[in-house]
Amino acid sequence: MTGSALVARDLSWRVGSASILRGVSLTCRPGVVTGLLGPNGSGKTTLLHVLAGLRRPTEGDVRLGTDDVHRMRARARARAIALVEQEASTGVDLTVREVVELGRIPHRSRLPGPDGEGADAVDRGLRAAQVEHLAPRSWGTLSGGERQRTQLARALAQEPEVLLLDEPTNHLDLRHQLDFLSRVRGLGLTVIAALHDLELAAAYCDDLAVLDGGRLVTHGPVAKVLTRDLVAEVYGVDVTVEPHPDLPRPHVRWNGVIS
Ligand SMILES: Nc1ncnc2c1ncn2[C@@H]1O[C@H](COP(=O)(O)OP(=O)(O)OP(=O)(O)O)[C@@H](O)[C@H]1O
Repeated sequence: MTGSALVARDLSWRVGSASILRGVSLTCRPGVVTGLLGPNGSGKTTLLHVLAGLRRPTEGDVRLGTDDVHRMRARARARAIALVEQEASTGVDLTVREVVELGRIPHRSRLPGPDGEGADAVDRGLRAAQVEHLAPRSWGTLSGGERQRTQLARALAQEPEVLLLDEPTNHLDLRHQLDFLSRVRGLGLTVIAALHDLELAAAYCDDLAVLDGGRLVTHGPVAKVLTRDLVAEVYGVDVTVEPHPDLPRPHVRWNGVIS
């Protein structure tokens, strides 16, 4: 799998009189993990939905290579871009394997039926997300973290070029958080992940894009973006950003809310 650059140009999304995204221009580099940061309500989920082609921007466009994402046929778009949402529901009670097989739908010429490579891709997805042992289990019986990993397996079975993740670790224990993000890094895909944990963002992202009030405040390599001033301005929290004592990355220590 290889990634492609995803380029958003001057995106706005309005609903009624509310401007939820305001002139967001962002180039997500191919094969790079971009962390999408910002306080609650800053527009992260909305931006991911627009980038995924699920929401049409009021202004601006999104390009994947030479394709305009919002003009692509839905199946072609689903082969190229996978989205893992914060809370996914299947509607009907499926097994874990059947949920992961849903990722193959955009690759099938007819339904139902096998799609050649499909079974292998499903197996790879189950393995990569560490849910192989859950394959026969009913989705309805899974824990929150198991559901999150199953949704990653579904997205990987889709074999996309771009993987969009909305708070992908919010149900995971610490070990699974670290494992999940290091596996995502190893995929070589163009990844955009909305994250709340600045330490995880520093550890697993190459680039950070920061939203506030629907505007892109800054975008660039982690070491340039993640500063005390930025966190104070956007989150209203005093932090110390220092070199990690043992690892080649920044370490973020919070000191308290700025009153
Ligand atoms: N369909 C809609 N109608 C009205 N307002 C909306 C709609 N969708 C989103 N919003 C508003 O847009 C803002 C941004 O929402 P969004 O879910 O994108 O934020 P977020 O950064 O993902 O937040 P969180 O960190 O809390 O998940 C919020 O104020 C939300 O209430």
